[in-house]
Amino acid sequence: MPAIEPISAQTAADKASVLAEAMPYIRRFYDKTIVIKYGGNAMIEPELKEGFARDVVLLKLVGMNPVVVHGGGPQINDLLNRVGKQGEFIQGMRVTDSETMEIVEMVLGGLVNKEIVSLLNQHGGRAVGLTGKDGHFIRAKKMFLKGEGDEEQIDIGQVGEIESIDPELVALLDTRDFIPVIAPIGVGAEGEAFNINADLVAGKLAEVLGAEKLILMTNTPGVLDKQGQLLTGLTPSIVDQLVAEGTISGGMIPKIASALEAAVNGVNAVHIIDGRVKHALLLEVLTDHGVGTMIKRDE
Ligand SMILES: Nc1ncnc2c1ncn2[C@@H]1O[C@H](COP(=O)(O)OP(=O)(O)O)[C@@H](O)[C@H]1O
Ligand SMILES: CC(=O)N[C@@H](CCC(=O)OP(=O)(O)O)C(=O)O
Repeated sequence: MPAIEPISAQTAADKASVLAEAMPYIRRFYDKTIVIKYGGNAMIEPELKEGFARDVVLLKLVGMNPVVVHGGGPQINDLLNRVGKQGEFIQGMRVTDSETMEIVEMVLGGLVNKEIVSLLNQHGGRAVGLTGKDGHFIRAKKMFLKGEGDEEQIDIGQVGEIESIDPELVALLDTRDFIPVIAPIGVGAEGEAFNINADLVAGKLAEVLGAEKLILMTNTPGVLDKQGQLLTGLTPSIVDQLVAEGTISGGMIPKIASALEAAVNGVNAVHIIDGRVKHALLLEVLTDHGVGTMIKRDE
């Protein structure tokens, strides 16, 4: 047994009250599905990654069904740079030629996915890694972006738009106490791979699983206004305005679009939170202190 360090009565009382605060949340979310998007920007520091893995396993141990969807944008950029290529993004989406697609599959389906699976398993979870190619559970078709004119379309290569997600495989893993860890790769009609933005996969998956919560973990405190102040609550009409005036840009565009869709389509609670804060996930799920931005339907 490790030696037990003495703590003051005050510290002990503080710790006990935090544990007691968690109780109603544990009861409320027992057996409920929580989809967690773990952004590539939030998975840079080893200590934070360990903390994330511990938090997810804890949620599973207290009876919730966490489902992890991960990104890996910066990790893809690193490997692209090593082969002498530069990552290029339009409206928050990576321009994906066939060589880039090979690297995307290697990084998302291989390196990043297996690292998260392994971390969760080291911390006592039973994690299983999947891409949309497994059981062909994420079907996709080529996505085009809207250009300036009404008719104009921008071709960004092998980027996918989600056609459907079959919830069966993930639900089956949940019922057998596994933690699904999903890389955002879809499969087309010919069996070809598509690169899909991870926020979009997380949002759609939350919808089809009938998830109670969708948590998007990123590298900002949440959605910020023009002055850089945190916006704690957002509705579709405010978001439209923020996008139109350019306050929301880059990677935040697909993130907020996915969050809104999920909120409108029945996911009760959708949050964008700061993955750089230690134990951000536990704070969000198990305490009274909501962190980040909550996205709600218009009243
Ligand atoms: N209004 C905004 N509030 C917060 N972040 C914003 C906003 N507009 C654009 N961003 C950018 O969006 C980024 C988050 O998206 P992204 O880089 O795709 O992260 P992730 O890898 O977590 O998906 C932030 O780091 C920030 O640079
Ligand atoms: C089409 C598209 O942009 N796909 C993303 C997929 C990874 C991702 O979404 O990663 P983050 O969550 O870390 O940003 C990409 O290639 O970067």
